This record gives sequence, structure tokens and C-alpha cells, in this order.
Amino acid sequence: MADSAQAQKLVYLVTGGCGFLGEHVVRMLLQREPRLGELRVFDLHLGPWLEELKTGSRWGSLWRGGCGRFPIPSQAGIPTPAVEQMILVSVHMDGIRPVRVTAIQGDVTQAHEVAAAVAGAHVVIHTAGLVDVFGRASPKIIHEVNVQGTRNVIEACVQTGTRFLVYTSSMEVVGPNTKGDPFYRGNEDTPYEAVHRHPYPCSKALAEWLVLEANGRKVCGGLPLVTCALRPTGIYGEGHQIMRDFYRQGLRLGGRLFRAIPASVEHGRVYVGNVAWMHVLAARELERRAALMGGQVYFCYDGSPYKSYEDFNMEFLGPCGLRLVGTRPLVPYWLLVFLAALNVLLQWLLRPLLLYAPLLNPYTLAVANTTFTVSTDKAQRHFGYEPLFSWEDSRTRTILWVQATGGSAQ
Ligand SMILES: NC(=O)c1ccc[n+]([C@@H]2O[C@H](COP(=O)([O-])OP(=O)(O)OC[C@H]3O[C@@H](n4cnc5c(N)ncnc54)[C@H](O)[C@@H]3O)[C@@H](O)[C@H]2O)c1
Ligand SMILES: CC(C)[C@@H](O)CC[C@@H](C)[C@H]1CC[C@H]2[C@@H]3[C@H](O)C=C4C[C@@H](O)CC[C@]4(C)[C@H]3CC[C@]12C
Repeated sequence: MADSAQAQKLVYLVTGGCGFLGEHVVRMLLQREPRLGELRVFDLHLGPWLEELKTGSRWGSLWRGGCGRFPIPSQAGIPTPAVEQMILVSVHMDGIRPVRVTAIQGDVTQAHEVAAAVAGAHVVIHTAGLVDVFGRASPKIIHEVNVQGTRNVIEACVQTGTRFLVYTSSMEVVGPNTKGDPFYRGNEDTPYEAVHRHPYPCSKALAEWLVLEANGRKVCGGLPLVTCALRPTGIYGEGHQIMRDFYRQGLRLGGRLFRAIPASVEHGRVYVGNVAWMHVLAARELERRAALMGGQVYFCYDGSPYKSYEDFNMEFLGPCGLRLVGTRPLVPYWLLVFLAALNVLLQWLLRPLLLYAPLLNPYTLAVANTTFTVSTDKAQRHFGYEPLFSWEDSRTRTILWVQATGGSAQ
């Protein structure tokens, strides 16, 4: 067993660390990982919020030391992306402990950039991905980022000797499938015909398979790679852009949203803070429980209620002044199908001029209209996961965020 937590100074790498989920994972690690010595935040687009780390305003961290552009040690002459290193003194329950935060602007599709970022890391939490179900990116790009990017992360772990990899997968690896079969309060062992056509779920399913298949491969140094995949359902919380889009749409429509999906269609949702916590815990326990956790998948879950996608959103948009009109869908389903198809045609026609990517398309309509909920305790049984945030707390935090954005672009 490794030294005590206080003595260990581990290097964590979070890919996609500036994304909706990634940012919460970064903050959770800074707050709740006592073994953290260096935190590498790797992303194609580094967020301005990283600048706040200098003031330490968010976590009681104190800023110490300069922030300059330092090249991370090049590996065998591999060119390294520009990095920004900040030294943080994080105040934790266990006392004051210095944490180095290294912001790395890089691309997971570039194997050499990934290898440079992974080199020397103890754990990789791989959240980077192209979450596109709206036709913004081509299938080729989605595959490049989500599949080849994941392959690059795996190979970097093997080449550089990093042994622990937690991958952010998705419920969509399972479903809803192309037949629209419901998945009603299922778990990791529930039989379900996971058949996909859309580029996004196909890419997530292949990437997850690669991660699980890599479990047990010998890394540089001869020890085995230990991997697991976490499958969040629809994540909500501070920073959820789709929630913000619904809020802005409602404001434009005079404080109203119009029901399009039957209230009986249940959708699994999970608070971003609990998803982040599950990632931190899985990364911590993967070493100690390698035999049990290695090669496993875990749905992300918490106490969020089972509701239709629209009714669930109203838990937050209602207290922000919006009203969902209709107890039943106000538009016949065939008309929604027609409008979704029309959106695809418009997207294709307008593509030479502008990117038209509305929420409604045949895929999003099918997903929204298909029950998909999980009921499981596998993460609790395997690595002691319990949600960190209650439903009430998750709801309050999300409402406060929606109110704070006020429908703005932030
Ligand atoms: N949002 C959800 O409801 C949800 C549900 C289940 C799973 N997931 C998964 O969680 C992960 C994070 O999703 P999110 O909702 O935070 O999305 P997001 O788009 O907010 O975050 C993804 C991050 O990855 C980065 N990224 C994209 N391409 C990259 C590249 N080529 N190189 C480096 N970084 C790159 C983006 O800049 C972004 O910061 C994804 O893998 C997604 O599939 C999301
Ligand atoms: C226009 C109406 C029909 C409206 O109700 C459409 C809602 C639609 C945009 C969302 C309904 C379900 C969402 C998806 C689900 O929460 C799970 C996902 C998995 C994750 O990996 C990525 C995001 C998503 C695909 C999510 C996207 C938005 C919805 C399709």
C-alpha cells in the first residue's frame, strides 16, 4: 500500500479539464484529494476560470509564486504544448499543502501532445470529448476526438508508465437504441440491445470498449494498466449549457416553454458535482481495488428524481420564473418528426453560409422521447461511492447558477 495520503504527492491529469464536467472534476480534486501534488489541466480550450486559481478565491486557496509560461519537461525531444504553471497553496482539512496546477493547452487527437501531458502522471481522468448530437461537427471529427483521442490517451499511459485511467463514458453507450427500446431503471447488468447509428453514441461505445480492453496491458515498467469507465446519464448543474439555452428560449417566449414530450417518459439525470465526486473517488480507489474495479463500467447516479426531460428542467427553470405550458404535448408527435427532419434539411442547406444547429433533430427527439433511467448501487459496492450532494442541494445550486447567468452567454 502506498505511503499515507498526506505524504504522497501524486500527479493527476484531467483531459477536458475546462469543460462542463471537467471543471467540476478539477475543483473537486483540489478540494478533496489529499494526495494531490500536481494537477495537470489539459484542454483544447483553456477556460478563463483557471485564472481564478491565482487568487484562490474559490477554495480558500492562497496564491503563491509566479505564474509564467514554462515548457513541461520535453519527453525525448517531443515538442510540448505551451503550458502555464501556477503554484497553489490549498487549505485542506489536513492542513496546508502546496498543489502545482499546470494548465496545458493541447489536443487529444495529437498523440505527441497527449504523451507529453501524460508523462509522469499517476492517474489520468479522461473527460475530453466532442459532445455533439446537434450536427455541429462531422462524424469524422467526432470519431477523431472521441475514439482516436481516447486511443492516444491509452497509448500514452502504456508508453510513459501511467497505470490508472478513469474514462468518462456515457449512458448512450447503452441507449436509447435505434429501436427506441425503453431502459427502465436498469443497471450495469441489465440486458439491452445497444444498437446505435448516430456518430456520438457510436464513438462513445467504441472509446469505452478500447478503455476496458486496455485494462491489464503492461505499461512501461512492466506493471499492468488499470482502467474503468463511468457512464453518466444526463448531467445537470452549474455550467450546463443546454439548461441555459432552455432558459434563454423561455425568456424569449415570454416566460413560457411548451411541452413537447409526454410527462410519462422518464429520463435519468445526475448532478455534475456527484459525477465529479464519483470520478475522484474511482481514481483514488482504482489502485487499492484494482482486481475488483479494473475493466469495469459504472453508471453515475444520485438522488435526482426520475422525471421527463422537460419536467426535470422545470425543477430549476420554474423557480427562475418560467412556466411549462401543457400537461400533455401541445404538438402532435408527427409534427415534431416533421420539424426535426426540416431542421436537418435546413442545417444541410445553410451549412455553406452558417452553422444552424437547433436542439430539435431526429436524434434528440428520439432520445428525449425514450425512457432511460438507471437504478444501481454498483459504484457503492465496488468503491464506496455515495453522492456528495443531496437532491435538494443539487437543485439549489443549479437554480442559483441559472439565476446568476440570467440567460446570459456565460
Ligand atoms: N453532459 C452530459 O450530459 C454528459 C453525459 C454523459 C457523458 N458525458 C461525457 O462527459 C465528458 C465531458 O462532457 P461535457 O458535457 O463536460 O462536455 P464539454 O464539451 O463541456 O467538455 C468537453 C471538454 O473537452 C474539450 N475537448 C474537446 N475536444 C478536445 C480535443 N480534441 N482535445 C482536448 N480537449 C478537447 C473541450 O474543449 C471541453 O472543454 C464527455 O466525454 C461526454 O461524452 C457528458
Ligand atoms: C426539442 C425537444 C424535443 C427537447 O425536449 C429536446 C431535448 C434534447 C435536446 C435532450 C433530451 C435528452 C438529452 C440527452 C441526454 O440527456 C443524454 C445525453 C448523453 C450525453 O453523453 C451527452 C448529452 C445527451 C446526448 C443529451 C443531449 C440533449 C438531449 C438530447
